[in-house]
Amino acid sequence: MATEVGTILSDYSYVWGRAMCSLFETFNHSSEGTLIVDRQARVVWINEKYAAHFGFSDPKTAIGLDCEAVIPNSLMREVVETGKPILLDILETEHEPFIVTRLPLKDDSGTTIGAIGFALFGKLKALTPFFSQYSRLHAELVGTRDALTPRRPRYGLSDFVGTSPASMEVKRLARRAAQVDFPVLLLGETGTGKELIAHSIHGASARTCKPFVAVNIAAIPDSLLEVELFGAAAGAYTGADRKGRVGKFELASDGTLFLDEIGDMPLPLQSKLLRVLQEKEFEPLGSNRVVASNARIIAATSVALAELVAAHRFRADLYYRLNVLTIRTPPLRKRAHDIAALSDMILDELAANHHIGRPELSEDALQLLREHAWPGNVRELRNTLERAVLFADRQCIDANMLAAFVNDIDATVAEPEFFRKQGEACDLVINETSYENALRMFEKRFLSAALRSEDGCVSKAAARIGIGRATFYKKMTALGI
Ligand SMILES: Nc1ncnc2c1ncn2[C@@H]1O[C@H](COP(=O)(O)OP(=O)(O)OP(=O)(O)O)[C@@H](O)[C@H]1O
Repeated sequence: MATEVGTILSDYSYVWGRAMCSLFETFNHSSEGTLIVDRQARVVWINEKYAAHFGFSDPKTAIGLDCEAVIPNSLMREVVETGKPILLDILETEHEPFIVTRLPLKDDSGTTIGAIGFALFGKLKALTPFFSQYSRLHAELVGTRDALTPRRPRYGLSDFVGTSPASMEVKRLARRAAQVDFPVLLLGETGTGKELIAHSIHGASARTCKPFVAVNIAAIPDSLLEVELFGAAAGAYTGADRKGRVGKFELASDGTLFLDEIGDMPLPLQSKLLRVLQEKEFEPLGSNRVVASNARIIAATSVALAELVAAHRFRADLYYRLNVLTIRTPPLRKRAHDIAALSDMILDELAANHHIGRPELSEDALQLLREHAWPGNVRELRNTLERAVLFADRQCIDANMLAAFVNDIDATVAEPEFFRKQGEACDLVINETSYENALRMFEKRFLSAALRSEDGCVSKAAARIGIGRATFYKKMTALGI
């Protein structure tokens, strides 16, 4: 029997003929319909099922008619005229759409003598799970690509402006940190460039082509932090996203994870972080899956971590693990020498971003900037210059013009003094600004003063005035502190 089949299948033209027949029989039998047209696109053959679908109870009554008279929207004429197949298409019909394929019919010399069409599939709804699965996977792919795109480092070391000895030391240590693969601890007040340095270290390191992922721990409520960092299995928590979530540790794998305001990390999570640093793996919330993470940690804080350790609010073993390579970003008031270069850089950027002529600062304006305390450091300097540039209608900004923008943050927290100090300025505010602006100004002064009173430490400043640190951060961003 096997030899018989083998003999038959060795006959080349027989096999070809059989294949053609089987192909036609299978399509004709299993599909929703078959149609054959001649060189003029007139129907020469149609099966019963397909004819019935278009209202011809007897298929013979459709023979000889133009294909479009039988099947509105038919493209069989195009196939006959071009001799080219339309392998996959959707044919809209009065009842339901069909997935169709249309092939030219050729004679032995290769001349197109007609066309044959099959309606392969009619129940498009049955394909919905397939399409939604495809769409979901596609959306996930796009989302992941988007999520990874901005994770490239935004800054390089040359973006860290400053030639004061303190700034040069920061750059030297950052270069050193880029050459090794240990954790880095960045210490410094808010706005002193810790994130900029973290980006630069990553950008100059061997991990530069891998993701850079930043998390501001102080800005995320404690209850969401574990999921944010370590991810969660589907249905593991009752948040809006029940589908499960990939955590930042996994996203940063092989790259760099920048943990800003590490001092705000709750103690239970500190243990989990320590374990990742030691064992290079972790379990997402509610999952038995062990995820490997080789992310390099760069942590930053504006609080004195050693004090938190002494107060048992930060694990000593984690502190020692993180404190391998420490870089201190100095406050702006301690490197007044850098203010001219920083202001130059900021004014260049402002001119380019706002499409205005490059503003200049007079010498007395620069002196004013050098004498200011800058509780919000470089971020605050940028914001002050931006407002001065946008409000001043002259190319050269002098100390007089600048004073209005610098002074409005020159307040202390002591209440009676605050009001007494503002006594003369009050009229000025009422004359020149709206109620809303005045409130903003007050809020900005108040938060800046709180920050300054706590040496630029956001957590302490927030605690001192009785608001959450996440709220404090939001307000800082909104008010440009
Ligand atoms: N030395 C510097 N040269 C140029 N730009 C700087 C410098 N230091 C800070 N900046 C700029 O100041 C702004 C704040 O810097 P960055 O976010 O890095 O500070 P940070 O210390 O991480 O602040 P926070 O603790 O509030 O997160 C950014 O726009 C940054 O580019």
